[in-house]
Amino acid sequence: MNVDLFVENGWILTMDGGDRAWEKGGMAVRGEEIVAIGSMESLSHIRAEECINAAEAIVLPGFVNVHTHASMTLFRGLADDLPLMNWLENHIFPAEAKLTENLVGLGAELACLEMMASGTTTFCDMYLFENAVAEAANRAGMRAVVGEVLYDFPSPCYGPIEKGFAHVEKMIERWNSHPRITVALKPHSPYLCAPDLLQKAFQMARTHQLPFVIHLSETLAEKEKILAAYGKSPTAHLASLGVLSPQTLAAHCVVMDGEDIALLAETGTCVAHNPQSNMKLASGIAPVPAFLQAGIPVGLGTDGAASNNDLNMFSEMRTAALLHKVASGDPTVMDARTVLRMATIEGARCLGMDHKTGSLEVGKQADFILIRRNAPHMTPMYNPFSHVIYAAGRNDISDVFVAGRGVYRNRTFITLDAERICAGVREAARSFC
Ligand SMILES: CSC[C@H]1O[C@@H](n2cnc3c(O)ncnc32)[C@H](O)[C@@H]1O
Ligand SMILES: [Zn+2]
Repeated sequence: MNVDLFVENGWILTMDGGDRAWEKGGMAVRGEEIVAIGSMESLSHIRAEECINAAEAIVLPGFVNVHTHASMTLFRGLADDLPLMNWLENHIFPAEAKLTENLVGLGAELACLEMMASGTTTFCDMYLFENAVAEAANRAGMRAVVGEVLYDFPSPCYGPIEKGFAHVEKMIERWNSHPRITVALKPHSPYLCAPDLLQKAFQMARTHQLPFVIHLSETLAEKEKILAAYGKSPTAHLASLGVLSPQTLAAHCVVMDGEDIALLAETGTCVAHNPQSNMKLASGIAPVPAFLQAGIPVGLGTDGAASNNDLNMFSEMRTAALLHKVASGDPTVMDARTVLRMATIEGARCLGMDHKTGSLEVGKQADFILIRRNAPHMTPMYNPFSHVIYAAGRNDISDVFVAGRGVYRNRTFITLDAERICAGVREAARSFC
């Protein structure tokens, strides 16, 4: 069998339904797709243009970051140690008033550099001037689900909300047939979006079969606001509007009671868990073990770099694993395998992309990463799941492939000019302080 690329002798964790893994495994790629995977003995018939020696590496599907505001890398460290509303209203919104499409594109390029170098191959993003984010992701060679944020006040991008829907329609037309960029409908939250905006956005998502992504129940202040306005919890409010569904991805879901959890489960709604952002803004702890028990699909997200302050899925995974242990007093919750599934295949499921990415299987896109395992902090290795969650870090990533193309090889960026981008952001940052 002739192929373009053969990854040989790696410790392969497929993250597929059967959790198949090989200590000495191989994976063959032709074009964008995985065409064979298994033990090295089973792949002796493979003849490849290029071989990658993965003898000292763990081979994994690329991480799926299900909730980002990529261009907020521009505001990394601008305002720390504040609660959500104070942080947003007094620091972030004034800085965002100075944004242009070019600046959003630059911030997104910086985010792509950081995400690629830490093993993320797919991200789901909500922001202003989101076409610029889509273009940055495309230049980087990454996979992205992009969405212009919709809310009930004028946007610097499209103006009044009526124009927002026309803008999103144009985005859908523009990116519709792109192999790696998908558009989604992204109303900000129940507190910044009136019921008719939410229903119209959901209808559009339904018509085009696209994800519907929204911030939900992030803080107690949000819950009180929605209770006062509609007499329901934020989750019950969305349920009554008919916008909870398997297409719906709700970010945060921190302040949730048993009824809210039952509503998410009954409607098939997915959750984006952002533990570091929730901890930094002191929003609280999302009841993720209860979500999993109820059968709710949960993916992992970093949120923006202004509330985290990085886009590093390794630290997000380790935080998720540790936080829920200490919160529940039960060290068996959120074991390493469960957390790694959230960062890969479950994240892909939340984006409706599990037929394409999130696991290493024949017929899926070749979105994969190599984690080197020869450093002292990775030695010895009894269990690769344990090492990925509790020992490894982003500096252990050596190679990242998206759709069969190396976007980061031997710790070097292939698709973007890191020096130019970092210099551009340093210069741009002068106008925000
Ligand atoms: C999400 S893009 C639109 C808008 O949302 C702001 N934002 C960033 N992080 C959060 C968060 O955790 N909750 C709510 N809103 C957030 C962002 O700064 C943009 O203005
Ligand atoms: Zn967010």
